[in-house]
Amino acid sequence: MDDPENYNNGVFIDTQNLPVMRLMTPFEVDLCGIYGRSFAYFSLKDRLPVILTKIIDQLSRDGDKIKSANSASNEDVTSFMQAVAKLKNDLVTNKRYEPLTVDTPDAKKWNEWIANQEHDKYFNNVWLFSECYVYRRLKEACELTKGLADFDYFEDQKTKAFNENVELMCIVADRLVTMVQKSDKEKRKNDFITLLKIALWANKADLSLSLGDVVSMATQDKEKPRFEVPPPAPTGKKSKVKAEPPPPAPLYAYDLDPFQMILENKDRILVDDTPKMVDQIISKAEAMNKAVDGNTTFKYKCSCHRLATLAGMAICKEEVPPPPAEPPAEAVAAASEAEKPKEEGEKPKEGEKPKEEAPKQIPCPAKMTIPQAVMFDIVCDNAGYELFADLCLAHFLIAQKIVKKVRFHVKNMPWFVSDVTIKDFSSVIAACMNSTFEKEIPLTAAGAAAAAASAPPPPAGEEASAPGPKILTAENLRAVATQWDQYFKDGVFAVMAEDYWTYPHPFKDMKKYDYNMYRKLQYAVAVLFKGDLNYRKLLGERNCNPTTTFEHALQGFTPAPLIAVRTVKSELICGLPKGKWDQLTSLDEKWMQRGDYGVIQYYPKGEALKVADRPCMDYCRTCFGVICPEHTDI
Ligand SMILES: O=P(O)(O)OC[C@@]1(O)O[C@H](CO)[C@@H](O)[C@@H]1O
Repeated sequence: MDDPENYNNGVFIDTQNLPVMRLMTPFEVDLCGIYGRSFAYFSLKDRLPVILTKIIDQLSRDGDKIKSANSASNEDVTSFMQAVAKLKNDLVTNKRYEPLTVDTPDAKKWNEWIANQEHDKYFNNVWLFSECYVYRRLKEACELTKGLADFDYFEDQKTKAFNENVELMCIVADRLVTMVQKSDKEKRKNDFITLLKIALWANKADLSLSLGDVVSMATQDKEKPRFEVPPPAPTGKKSKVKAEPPPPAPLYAYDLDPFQMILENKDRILVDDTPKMVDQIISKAEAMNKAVDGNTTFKYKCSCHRLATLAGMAICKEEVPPPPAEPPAEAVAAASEAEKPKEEGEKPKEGEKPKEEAPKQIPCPAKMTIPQAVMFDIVCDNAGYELFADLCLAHFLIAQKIVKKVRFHVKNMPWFVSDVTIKDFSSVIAACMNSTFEKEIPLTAAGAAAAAASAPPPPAGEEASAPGPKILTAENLRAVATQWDQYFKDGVFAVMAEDYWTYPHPFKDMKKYDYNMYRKLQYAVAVLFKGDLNYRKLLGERNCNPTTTFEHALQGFTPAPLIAVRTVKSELICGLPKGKWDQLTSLDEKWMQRGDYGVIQYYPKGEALKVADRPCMDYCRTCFGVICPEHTDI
């Protein structure tokens, strides 16, 4: 009989052909495939190969459909399939990384990074690098064909997953319409927290974890016990705090009610910073709003040439239009006067021509220390129901006038199966706008009892009629999505697909690899990082001691106040009370792999935005060091 020590998650720990040890990841080391009892090993050995096999299966099954949808040839499909099969073989046999051969700016960077890795094999290197490399190679396999360059090999799975979760979206949309109306401080705070928790549990719907199988949050919930171990009792001596009563029974028999889920999973949020965080963000946003309104300094003359000289960079030699004359001081004062909102009823005097609007002055981004508007950033994770939940939160922040703009950061290529791309962003909004979902939802026994108790007595001699079901429709879902579409058109919602999100680097290295990305984040009142992959990057893919503070675990990555909202789907965590990790691990060694627990963590102190010591992000692209281009995304 095989030694059970040789198995992890039912997967054989191959110490013969792979460089692995029969260990869980020790503390204070990077996650890596060499630890045979780790989720990293299991993912590289089993999960990723299955994801790749499913792409090959899809191509052989739906090749004709894919060809006609992409105007691709047989040759394109065959070459893509062969590349995926080779990639899978390279991975499972732990080959050295191969340089990318496609001629794109990011591929050049990748090749430098590959050349600089101390370990250049899949199982030997940091898990994050290897995993991102696999997804980048997948994209390259498409880029190298003529017809499949834009093919999203995960699109079908994302669409199916969206369709599976429409009922949940209708339930949330019905509540959202009440949350976006004028409300008092306390309600606003509670609604903010509720939407953060909806966004947290929506992170359970993740197709890379389910190996691309469609995740219906509801069936996931019904088919297996939601949690394989009961929530642990509080650590330490007997608690003096009285046990709270269980949440009230649901009134309607939804497949799954996301609001009920919040109540039931209360103890599954291992770190919950929401109460202090929400107050701080609201006050910070108010202060920032005042600073933005009071900012009448327009330093529009670009200083990029000067900063490039200081940073030892080449001066941009593009042919450029002559610089505009420096405006006289009075003109600047007049322009700032013109920017001030007119008092109600203030009209041009009779006979006076309406003043022409002063030309919009765009501050040089390298000089800006105050953003142009109060913005909240969401670094998105999965499409489908999770993106829907993020949009609900964004809608609330705008409607409650907490911020003026929300920037969504998404991936620029198909990533980790279900991650949001720009195309997914539009299709999720469109699908919500066009949903015709309708379903009769019966009352539960508790609901029937409550309805009967509150019903007026029947007229004398008549019997009380049985309380009825309700019809859940997509009416409010369509309405909120129509508003999102408008926000998007008006620039209130902005979608950005920066390269950094598909780099293999942890966030602590963002300043080094992409200074301008870091700077862009600095304009936000807070940046919300969604999901497990972003969490791994926040913690530098390092298995820190679980009691390490969030601040310490961030290793200096503090562009703005940061929020991490993540269900636990990989073996690293910080900010836990002493003893909690041991307690959970002793009950179930794999508690960190299923997304059954979550954290909402907050770090309040962003690095102050100073005048940059190097040119703006568009230097040599649209900015030639003379006048500033229009920056719509900052
Ligand atoms: O980022 P997400 O969608 O929350 O989770 C991504 C994930 O499923 O994929 C990674 C392994 O492939 C793990 O970090 C995690 O389990």
